[in-house]
Amino acid sequence: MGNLNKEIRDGDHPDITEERLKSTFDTHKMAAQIYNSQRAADRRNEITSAVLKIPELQDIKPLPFLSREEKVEEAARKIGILSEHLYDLVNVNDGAELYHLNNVVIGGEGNPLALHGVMFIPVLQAQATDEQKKKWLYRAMKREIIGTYAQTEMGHGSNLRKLETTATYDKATEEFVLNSPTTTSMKWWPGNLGKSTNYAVVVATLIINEKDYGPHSFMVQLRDENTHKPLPNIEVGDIGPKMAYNATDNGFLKLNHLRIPRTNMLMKHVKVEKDGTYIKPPHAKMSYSAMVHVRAHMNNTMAYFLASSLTIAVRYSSIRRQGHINPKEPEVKVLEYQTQQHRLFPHIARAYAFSFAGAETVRLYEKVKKDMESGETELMADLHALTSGLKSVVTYLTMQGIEQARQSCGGHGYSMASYISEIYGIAIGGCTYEGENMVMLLQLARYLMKAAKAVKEGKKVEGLVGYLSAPDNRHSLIDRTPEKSYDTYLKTFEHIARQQIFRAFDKLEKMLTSGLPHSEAWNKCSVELTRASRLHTRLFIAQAFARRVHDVVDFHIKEALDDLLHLHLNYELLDVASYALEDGHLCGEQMNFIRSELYRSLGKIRPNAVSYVDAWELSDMELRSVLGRRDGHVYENLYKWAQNSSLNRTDVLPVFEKYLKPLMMSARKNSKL
Ligand SMILES: CCCCCCCCCC/C=C\CCCCCC(=O)SCCNC(=O)CCNC(=O)[C@H](O)C(C)(C)COP(=O)(O)OP(=O)(O)OC[C@H]1O[C@@H](n2cnc3c(N)ncnc32)[C@H](O)[C@@H]1OP(=O)(O)O
Ligand SMILES: Cc1cc2nc3c(=O)[nH]c(=O)nc-3n(C[C@H](O)[C@H](O)[C@H](O)COP(=O)(O)OP(=O)(O)OC[C@H]3O[C@@H](n4cnc5c(N)ncnc54)[C@H](O)[C@@H]3O)c2cc1C
Repeated sequence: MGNLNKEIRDGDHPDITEERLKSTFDTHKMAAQIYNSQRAADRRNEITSAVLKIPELQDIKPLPFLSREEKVEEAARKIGILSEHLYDLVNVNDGAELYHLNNVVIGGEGNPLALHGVMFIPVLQAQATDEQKKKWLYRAMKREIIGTYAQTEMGHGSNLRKLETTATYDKATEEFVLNSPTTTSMKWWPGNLGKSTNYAVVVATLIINEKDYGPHSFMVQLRDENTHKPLPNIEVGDIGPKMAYNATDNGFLKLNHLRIPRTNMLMKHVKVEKDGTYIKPPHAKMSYSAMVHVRAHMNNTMAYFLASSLTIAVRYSSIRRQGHINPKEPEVKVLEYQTQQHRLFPHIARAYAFSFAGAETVRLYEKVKKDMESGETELMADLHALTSGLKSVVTYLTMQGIEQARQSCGGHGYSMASYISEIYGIAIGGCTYEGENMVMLLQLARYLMKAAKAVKEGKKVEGLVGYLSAPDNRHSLIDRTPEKSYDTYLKTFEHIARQQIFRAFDKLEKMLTSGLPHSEAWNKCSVELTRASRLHTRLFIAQAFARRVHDVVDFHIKEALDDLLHLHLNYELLDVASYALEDGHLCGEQMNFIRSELYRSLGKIRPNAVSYVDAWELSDMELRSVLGRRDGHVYENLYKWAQNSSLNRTDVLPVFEKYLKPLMMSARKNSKL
């Protein structure tokens, strides 16, 4: 039998090989769990190997040494070369293969086609009529045109009903007049809007006969297809550097009474007829489909960002030696410290959990998307509730995990050589885009409050909120039953979420009966409401993890996932235990049990730590991290990496003659006086 950890190679750092030899499971079989099939895991590696054989697709130098202009150019250069090889490298109809190709070749900092693939094409697929698809979608898929999704404005992002860009129907000419009447009405933020795209789906407030019909989607050509010059009545540009994600030209757009044909409104579900008659869609929020598309996929992208940072941190922690546990023995790998394990391992478990919850979410999304094709909208509310909660909780916990990974690398974590700070900057954008986290938690809370009301009225609720009408134990059975079952943990999570949902509900009801208007009462309860949403979502994540472990057949993989799940349940429960202590559902003795199970779990995970992160099969090319190198040879490569610094081109910088020398000379002169 070969090595179970598939990353072992001759010449690797002995400390990292030692870790890999301890693996109790086949890392490539584990990759099949993470990427949802063995075939998908194989394809990732095949794509990476093929890319490595194409010299023009390699980074010209480490990305942190590029200026913003060079980053934009480098991403565009690679997109050009990728287009030539695309059909040889991937199945272009497979989103996961395309996403992987992007991560390996270009990375997370963006590229000119980022929003084209993530939102422009999906919005046309979901909202364009067949005729419109012929006109734009097929051209977009062949990349004859490049588009984006332009919704957010300088003054409004969260509250779509107050978008100031107007699309006023002119019956006489059968046109819409698109206008940005104020500075704050300018579109501001859309990815690739600034310089790359020549088309955009613009979301504007529809006005017919002076009546406001709310946000609707319109196809707008922004630039000449040959010269790329902005068309008349259009002002467009880049919004400037951001915290990260700087290979992407997030942009602004000002429309000055721009006229577009009536047929440029995306009309698959909603219509404006020639005479201005408005025909409602089957569901009022069908036009929000592009946002739901991204939200549904964000769990997996966040899991990927988190796993990338942890791969870097755990590999580095296995070659970094500092200090002693036993003073008579050599310095230990920092991974031996319990604090280091506690800092990293629970986040490894979360990365797996997000990936499993993500797979379930994408399945539901695909079903709803198919239903919507035929006008069936029953599950839209469930999907909106689920994706709103998950996008908020998963992005927030990912942020925490990446920052812990950075700190766990000590000083070198702060260097861009770790690349963790870039991953952090890219990932935390997710807390804001596709709906600011608080706003989306409050969307889920609306759904939860409706369910709570139904239960209070004696109705049975099912599905994602079914546990609200299920029987509850007054006291948790954790450590109270002979058999060790995850059910006792999941029931405790259910209890906590249920209690908080009803606490928020009762508070809201009390305020409403005291006569407070609904929106004011809602605002006064909103912290409690967001707590309810978080607890409900964390329950879902834990359940999704347990469902996956339950379904795994391979004994060694099941055992390894079982260890991670055990860690996850104990760690997460400790994190929210105050809710269960408050009403005596858990007692001090049970808390001690949970804590000792957590510490035991850390020890159990330790031998497999490197293998759990290796199983994500993230190549050096896609990690772009000196600390996270597969071979563990960090130090000599840190030194090589620093040679790229433009400050090292000469021994003496011009600033010496200009500023430092006069400063020192004058100081010396003064001290002689
Ligand atoms: C393999 C594929 C790869 C995919 C990869 C993904 C990669 C991700 C990484 C990419 C990296 C970078 C890309 C970055 C992209 C970022 C793009 C953007 O940010 S686009 C802009 C996003 N903007 C927002 O998200 C705005 C947030 N605001 C809203 O969504 C809405 O304003 C609101 C939902 C908060 C409120 O809407 P409003 O119309 O005002 O709602 P009402 O109050 O009238 O009604 C509430 C009512 O409607 C229901 N609702 C709302 N939305 C939906 C929905 N989508 N589906 C179903 N139902 C919905 C809601 O539940 C309420 O129902 P009630 O019954 O009344 O409670
Ligand atoms: C990297 C990145 C990429 C983006 N890409 C795109 C894109 O391609 N296309 C596009 O159209 N947009 C894009 N956006 C914009 C993004 O979708 C919005 O910034 C986001 O939806 C948040 O809206 P906002 O900026 O209006 O925040 P605001 O709503 O102004 O948020 C400010 C604060 O107000 C709070 N708040 C607002 N409303 C409420 C409420 N009702 N209840 C309680 N609290 C509230 C928020 O919680 C937050 O704390 C992008 C943004 C980023 C950062």
